[in-house]
Amino acid sequence: MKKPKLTARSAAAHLLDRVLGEGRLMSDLIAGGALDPLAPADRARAQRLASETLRGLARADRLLSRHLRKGPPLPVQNVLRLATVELAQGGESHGVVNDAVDIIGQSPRHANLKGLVNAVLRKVAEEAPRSWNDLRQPGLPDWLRGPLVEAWGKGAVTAMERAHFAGAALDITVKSDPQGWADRLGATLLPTGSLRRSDPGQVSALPGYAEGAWWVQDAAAALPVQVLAPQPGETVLDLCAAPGGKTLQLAAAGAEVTALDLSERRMARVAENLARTGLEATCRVEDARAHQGGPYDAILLDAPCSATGTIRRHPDLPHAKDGSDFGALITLQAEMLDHALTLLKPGGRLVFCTCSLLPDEGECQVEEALARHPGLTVDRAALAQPGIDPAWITEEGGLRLRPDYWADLGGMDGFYIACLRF
Ligand SMILES: C[S@@+](CC[C@H](N)C(=O)[O-])C[C@H]1O[C@@H](n2cnc3c(N)ncnc32)[C@H](O)[C@@H]1O
Repeated sequence: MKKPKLTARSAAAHLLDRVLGEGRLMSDLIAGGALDPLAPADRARAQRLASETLRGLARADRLLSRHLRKGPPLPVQNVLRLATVELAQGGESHGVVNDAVDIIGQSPRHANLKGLVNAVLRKVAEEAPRSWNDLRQPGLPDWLRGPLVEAWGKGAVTAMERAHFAGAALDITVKSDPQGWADRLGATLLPTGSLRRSDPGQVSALPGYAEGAWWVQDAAAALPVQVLAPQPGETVLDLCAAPGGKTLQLAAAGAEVTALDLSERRMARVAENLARTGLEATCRVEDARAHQGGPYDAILLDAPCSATGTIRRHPDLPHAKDGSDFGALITLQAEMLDHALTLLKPGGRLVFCTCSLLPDEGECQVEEALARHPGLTVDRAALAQPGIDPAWITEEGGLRLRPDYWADLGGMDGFYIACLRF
């Protein structure tokens, strides 16, 4: 039998099937080769289509429910959702509807639903563009909304949901000459020194990518290294380094970097990124809790976490996860922090950060570390960096970043950052 043709749209539909059907993360599916048969431009398009559909899922389901008496099987529902979001966003209706019908027609199990898909999408094509913006803003699932409302209040969480729905621009960290690269890339220079380009396009085709003049990194994710302020020649340990955005910043600052990560596959990405940018670091595949090198002048601990601060960029996360693994992550973060503190030179500093919106993975970790380690202090002065709003500084002396901050500039990832010293 002829293999169905993989297109950006059919690949996007498969991604949705696995995120929504199997609870898989899109980044894992892509790293596992899900988009490899596509050309680079189609890979970027498939990922964008799947992400947009996940952001608009609740609205798409609302519109579709008006024309479906009972829910079709998940793969059919996903093709309908994908097409609905494209139509709502001004996609050319003939092409969108025909492609959706073709995808279903190529599925032996669902080809009999071609007529239904065609009929439903013709109605949606008329309705979606005009009613889309009147539909309720999609919200977070209860398992995550509850703890966030408890931490930040209802109004803040609604603002975060607005930021999640709006998605994220392409943020870039440059090795040098930020204003020059902003001009060349048609990007804005943000107050903290990152560049922001509203149209992500195909990243690898942008000027400066191949020669390694810059790398993709959310503006919030660039701040932990600014807070650590690595100096030329200092020994710096980057625990949990992969895929390496912060390793590149440390190396670009002239530090002698040891970059470590548990995952061999993810560590290969660090090596690729170092090679592309012509920067240097000693790379190790190791459990952060077992590392015995040093002592180091400075340590960056970008600990594994719920990643709930990155939902603007990873709209699959609330659908693929349910919070059940967060307790184990919180324990792991505390173990890593305790071990990392033993690797510091006297007078050295450690930046602890997580891309999480949950205080248990940020503010509480630091409060508890201070209670466990007599003499440990929080270095508030380290937070005095360009573009950092003093209102973001927390009671215990860390920095709380949220997706609803910088609303007029297009938001930022959620992060928690604190600089600790004995
Ligand atoms: C938040 S990511 C790091 C992002 C990275 N710092 C960057 O800026 O690109 C967390 C990393 O922790 C790694 N990790 C998880 N458990 C680990 C452990 N026990 N020891 C070392 N690394 C671990 C994961 O493989 C993952 O790459």
